[in-house]
This record gives sequence, structure tokens and C-alpha cells, in this order.
Amino acid sequence: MSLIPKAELHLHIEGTLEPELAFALAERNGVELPYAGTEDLRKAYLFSDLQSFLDLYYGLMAVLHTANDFTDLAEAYLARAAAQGVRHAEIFFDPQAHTARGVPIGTVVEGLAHALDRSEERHGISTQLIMCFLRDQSAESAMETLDAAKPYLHHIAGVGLDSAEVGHPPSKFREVYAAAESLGLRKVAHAGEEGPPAYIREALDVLGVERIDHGLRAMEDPELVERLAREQVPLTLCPLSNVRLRAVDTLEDHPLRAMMDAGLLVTVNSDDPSYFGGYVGDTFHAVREALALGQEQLRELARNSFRAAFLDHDEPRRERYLAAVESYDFDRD
Ligand SMILES: Nc1ncnc2[nH]cnc12
Ligand SMILES: [Zn+2]
Repeated sequence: MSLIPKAELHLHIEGTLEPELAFALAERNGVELPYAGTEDLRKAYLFSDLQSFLDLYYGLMAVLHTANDFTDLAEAYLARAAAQGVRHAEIFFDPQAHTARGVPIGTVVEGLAHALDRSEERHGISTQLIMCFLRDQSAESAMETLDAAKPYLHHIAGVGLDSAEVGHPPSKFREVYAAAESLGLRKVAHAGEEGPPAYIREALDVLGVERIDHGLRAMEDPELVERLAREQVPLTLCPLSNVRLRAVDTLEDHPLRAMMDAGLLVTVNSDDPSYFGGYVGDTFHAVREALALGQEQLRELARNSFRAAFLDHDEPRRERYLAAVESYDFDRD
């Protein structure tokens, strides 16, 4: 594991649901899970693509009901993240995956916010919350979700776009992103995970996003790479996720190093760490080993994470975090 101070910018809170917590919540809420136990559940974590993961990921959310459940989920993540060197976390959640099951958005946001509000004091991690629209649902549903979130916007920094990518281009969400912008929300979107480079361009040009989540397939389009490098558009890569969801064959084949060499502003993140075999400190360590990255490259990844973070409202904090990256002693790893 690498303890270098870092920001985590691509993390789905529902993807931190560990089997042990899932079973504890199932018992608390009287939910029957279709697995004999935690080991049986873990055995199901063999994915062939994004959709095969999403089916399990949405299914397991059945155990999340009360605000307290969401607090416990976020609290467990923050404790683990702190132990992995995370100093700042911008956390995704999927409101439609809960409202569709009858759990109101207020229950979700207030439950998460309860943990996030005490995160700095308990774990030394500053936090922000990013609400994602499910791109395989309709644009109308996304707009209804934004409307439903209005009483809770003091807890929400931005909007994102996730779920099954292919066939659901960013342009489908033009109006809801415009509405989010007029509410003062920051904008990011998953693009180029399984979808083509054209989706990355659309996310930038049609939605006006400030960061691209994944952006892996940008490497197929040299002109796009040149633009992303010139504009220093942050890409929140998730290498362990890409291996588990078969976007790349092995970690050794991951283009992270090539992307850094091309001058891209890349960050390394865990995506859904409970499902993909590691939290972000584990991910730093894994890419270091697989791609033979040096200390200066790890420092660059950590520096990039704070440069790409939504910390504009508190530049002195960003400077403190960056100073901690520069002075980090790798003997601690
Ligand atoms: N890697 C991923 N891609 C798209 N949607 C997601 N939701 C949770 N993880 C995701
Ligand atoms: Zn993701």
C-alpha cells in the first residue's frame, strides 16, 4: 500500500459496500440476500464487463434502507480511506438506484452527509458529495432527480454521469447538465470507460464537464489526447476497475504510464473498491509494481489528484495538501 497523501476523486460510495457490512445491514433490515454468506458473495465477484458488475452492484443495494445505513456505509469508507493516505475525497452516489427502491433521496443525502460532516474531525479527510445520474435511465428521470435534490444542495457539490455507457451518449443529458450548472453545481461525467472517444468529446463540448471519469479510450484518438493534454483536463483513472471489468487484460497492459508520458493530467482512483480488489492506497501500490513507476511518478499522481480536486473555494487547503505530497517520505510505504 502507498500512504502518500492523495485525493480520491472517483469513488462510488455504494461500491464500498463490503460483504460483511452487506450481511450486517441485511440482518438489520430483514432483507434476504441470495448468497449463503460473505465468501459465497465474494465468489460472485467475477465480472465479464461493466454490465455484469452493475447487475450485482445494484442488486446488493437492497440492504441499504435507512439514513443510518448510509451513514455506516460512508463511515466505513472514510475509516479505510484514512488508513490509505486519503486526505480529500469527492464521493459519488447514485440517487436513482435508491429512489427506485422507495428510499427517498433525502434519506440518502442526509445519511451520507452525517458521516461526511464529521469526517475531517474523525478521519482528517475533507469531503464533497457528487450526485450521479444513471445514464441508462431517461433524461426526464435525471431532471426529476435534480429537482428532488434541490432541498439538499447545500450537501452536494456537483453532478456526474455513470452506469451502462455504450448507447447512452453524454448529449442525452444536455438539458439536465445545463440546469445543474445554473444551480451552481460542478460537472463531471464518466466517458471512455467502455464508450468511444466521441463520448469524451461530447462530455466536454456538450455537457461542459470539468473532469472526465475514466477517459481510458481517449488513447485511441491521438487528436483527442493532444487536446486533453493541452487543456489539462483531469482524467480520473481506475486501473483495478479496468482490469476487473475487462477493459484491459492485465494491469501491466494498462495505459496509465503512456497517458502520463503523453502529458495528460491523470489521477488514480478506486472506483468501487469493495468489488475490484483494492482501495486507493492499494491501487497506487499495484500500479507502481505493475508499471514500474518511480517515486517521482507516484508523487505526480498524488499532486495531480489535488490539482484536479474541487478545492477552488479553499486554495490554502490545496496548498497544504500539495506541500504534504512534496515532503512525503517513501520510506513509509
Ligand atoms: N465503473 C463504473 N462505471 C459506470 N458506472 C458505475 N457505477 C459504479 N461504478 C461504475
Ligand atoms: Zn466509476
